[in-house]
Amino acid sequence: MITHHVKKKFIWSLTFDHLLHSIPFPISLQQVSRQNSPMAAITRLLKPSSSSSLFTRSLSTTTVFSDIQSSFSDPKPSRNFQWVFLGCPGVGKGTYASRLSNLIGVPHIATGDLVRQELSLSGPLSTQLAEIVNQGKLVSDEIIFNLLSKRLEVGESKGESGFILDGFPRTIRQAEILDEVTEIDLVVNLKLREDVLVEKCLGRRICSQCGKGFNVASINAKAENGRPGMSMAPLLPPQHCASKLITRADDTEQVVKERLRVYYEKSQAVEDFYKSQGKLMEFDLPGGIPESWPKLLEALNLDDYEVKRSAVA
Ligand SMILES: Nc1ncnc2c1ncn2[C@@H]1O[C@H](COP(=O)(O)OP(=O)(O)O)[C@@H](O)[C@H]1O
Repeated sequence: MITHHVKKKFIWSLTFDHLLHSIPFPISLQQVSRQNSPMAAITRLLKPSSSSSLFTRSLSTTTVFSDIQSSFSDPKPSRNFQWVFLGCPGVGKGTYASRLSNLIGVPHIATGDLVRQELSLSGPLSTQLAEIVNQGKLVSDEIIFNLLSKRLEVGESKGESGFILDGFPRTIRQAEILDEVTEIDLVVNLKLREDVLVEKCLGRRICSQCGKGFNVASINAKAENGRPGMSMAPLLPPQHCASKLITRADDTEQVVKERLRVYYEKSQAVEDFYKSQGKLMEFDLPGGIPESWPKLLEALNLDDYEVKRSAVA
C-alpha cells in the first residue's frame, strides 16, 4: 500500500515538472510514460486512451451533462469528476466550487488557498510569494505546479479522487500542461458585472481560525447600459467567527483592479481552449447565493440530484 502511494506521489510532481521543463513544449504523455514507468500507477487519473473513462474529449457540453447525471446512478464509475471553475477575482468560484464539492463528493482545490498556505509559513518562498501576490500578479507556473502536485499527492494518499479546481488553470500554458496530464470533464466559467466584483472583493473576510470565507458587502448595483440591477445580501459569519475575521492583503482596491486586469489579459485564451473542446459552460450569476445556487444546479442538471440527496440524508 505504501509503495502504491509513494509511486503516485512520485508521479504528479515528476510529470508536471517534466512538462514544465521539456523543450519542445508540450511533450506527449506517451513520451513521459515511456521514460517513467511508474506512470502506470495513476493510469486511472490520466487521460483515457480508450472509451473506458466516464467522458471522452469530443463530447459536447450537453452530452457531458447527461454523463454527469448517469454517472450518479452508476454504482462503479471508472473515476471521479474532474472539474475546473474559471472566473474573475471575487466572482464566487470558491463559494460555489466548495458547495458543489460537498454535493458531488470530490475535493475542492483552490490554488489561491495553496498560495496563502505557503504565505503563512515563514521562509524564502513565502517572502517571494508575498511580493508577487500583494501586487496582484500571477505566481510562476513552476511554483503553482509544485504546490498543486503536492496537494494532489497528499489527497491521493488519503484516498481522495477527482477534484474541482478553482483558480487553476489561469494561463494557457497551465491549461495545456494540465491537458497533457489528465482529462478535465467540465469547465464552469462564472461571470458577474465588474463593479460588483470589486465591491465583493473589498467585502471579503476570512475567519482566521476556521478558514471559512464571508462577505460583509451589501451590494445594490443599479441597472445601467442594458444591464439589470443586482442585489446581494452580505454573507455574515456566525458569532464564533465574527471576532476573528481578517481581510486578505491582496483585497485592496488597487490590487483587486490589477488582478482583474491580469485576469482579463490571460483568461480569454484559457476559455477558448476549453470552448474548442466543447467543455466550457458559461454561467452568468443572477445575484447572490439564494438566487444563483439553484440556477447553477439546474444548469448542471444537478437540481434533482440535490433534492434526492437531501431526502436520503
Ligand atoms: N493558477 C495560478 N497561477 C498563478 N498564480 C496563481 C494561481 N492561483 C492563484 N495564484 C496567485 O494567488 C493569488 C490569489 O489567488 P485566488 O485566491 O485564486 O484569487 P482571486 O480572488 O484573484 O481569484 C493570485 O492573485 C495569484 O497571485
